[in-house]
Amino acid sequence: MEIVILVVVIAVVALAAISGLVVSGRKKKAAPRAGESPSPASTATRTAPPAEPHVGEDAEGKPEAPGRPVEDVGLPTTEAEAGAPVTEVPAPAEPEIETPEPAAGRLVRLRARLSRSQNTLGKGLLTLLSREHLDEDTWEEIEDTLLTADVGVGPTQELVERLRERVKVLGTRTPEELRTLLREELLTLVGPDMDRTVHTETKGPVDRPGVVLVVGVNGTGKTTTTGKLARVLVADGKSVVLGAADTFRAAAADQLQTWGKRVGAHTVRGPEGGDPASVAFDAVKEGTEENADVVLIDTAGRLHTKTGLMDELGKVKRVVEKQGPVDEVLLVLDATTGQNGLVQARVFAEVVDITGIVLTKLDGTAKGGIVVAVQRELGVPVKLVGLGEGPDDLAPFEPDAFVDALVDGD
Ligand SMILES: Nc1nc2c(ncn2[C@@H]2O[C@H](COP(=O)(O)OP(=O)(O)OP(=O)(O)O)[C@@H](O)[C@H]2O)c(=O)[nH]1
Repeated sequence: MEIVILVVVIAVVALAAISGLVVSGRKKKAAPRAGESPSPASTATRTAPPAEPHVGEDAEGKPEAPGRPVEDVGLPTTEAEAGAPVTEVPAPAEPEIETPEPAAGRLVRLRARLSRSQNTLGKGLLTLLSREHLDEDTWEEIEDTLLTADVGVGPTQELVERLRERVKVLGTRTPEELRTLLREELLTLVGPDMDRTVHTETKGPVDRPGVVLVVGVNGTGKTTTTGKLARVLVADGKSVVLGAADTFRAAAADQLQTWGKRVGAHTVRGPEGGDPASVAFDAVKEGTEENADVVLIDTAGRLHTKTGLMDELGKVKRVVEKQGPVDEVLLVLDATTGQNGLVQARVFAEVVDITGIVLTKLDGTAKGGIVVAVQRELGVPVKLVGLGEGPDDLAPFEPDAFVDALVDGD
């Protein structure tokens, strides 16, 4: 009996072993050989899941048949080729035209900035004048304060003389009286009656735009000022054409063009290194043809030789004047350069007839006295002041507001 059981067990084990081998052999047959890629048709019709690759198959199997290189694939290059509906690609958008704020309201907003930078002068003078005994030393300190603020020697002496006189007459002084006194004397020095209009209109009934030439040493803020002035004029409802006569730096012309685009003003420019006078001439010509109200011409201001500058600026002016007189020549000076600004002013005044001064970067100096000094030097009024880098930080110069900012600055 035991023998029978043993035989049965052996027979069952042998049977199981044989059937296991057969199944495994079948599986191996069904799996595709490595490197054999199934045809698309067979892939589509086949329902059984693809066989799992076995460990080591990659290394042992045949290398994969070379596929098509990337460049052979021939991807559709456009949507049209790909059969997709054609949609028009929008052209890059032109910068939106801005509406600059009117110049009239600006000084109020900017006054805080002005007074912040100027308070050293006003505060310093009031503190000194409030001393109980105004002895010689104190008057000398007052003088030094004015000189340090770039007021200039002549105007300083005049102011000190008048203050001494009036303080003597006044006798005892209250802070309010001193403030009024200082305010009046500073105002006299700044010149409340000078004509500070920027002449952007032609004189007489002529059919051409007003022409403004903007001159000054590079880096003083000339191009920026030209751009800001264009905004002021546009805000006043005027149409403007810009002339990029600083042809020595393509970047200067680009910068001006960017300013122009923001307010819809067209910029006339020439080739880099081209003749500045010819660009200026073309700008006035185009301005006339376009029926523009004002043409603003930004010039180059390299000061390395006076004769070079004279030749260039003189020529620009002469050439422009073939179409009519220039209505305004604005000299741009950087208020932070102090005495250096005065030297520049002198040189430019010898080259062209300056009719107005723009003092830039007044927000960056406590030396507001340069307003007085430069007007004295040239006998020409400060007409505009730059009070920051913002596009609308150019303000008409108003002596009252300026002196108020000097004296009342906190
Ligand atoms: N804080 C301050 N910065 C100013 C003012 N005006 C101009 N600037 C800055 O001064 C720098 C020089 O200005 P530009 O207009 O490029 O000077 P530019 O005289 O035309 O000189 P080039 O571009 O070299 O021809 C710029 O960074 C301006 O933003 C101002 O009123 N206040």
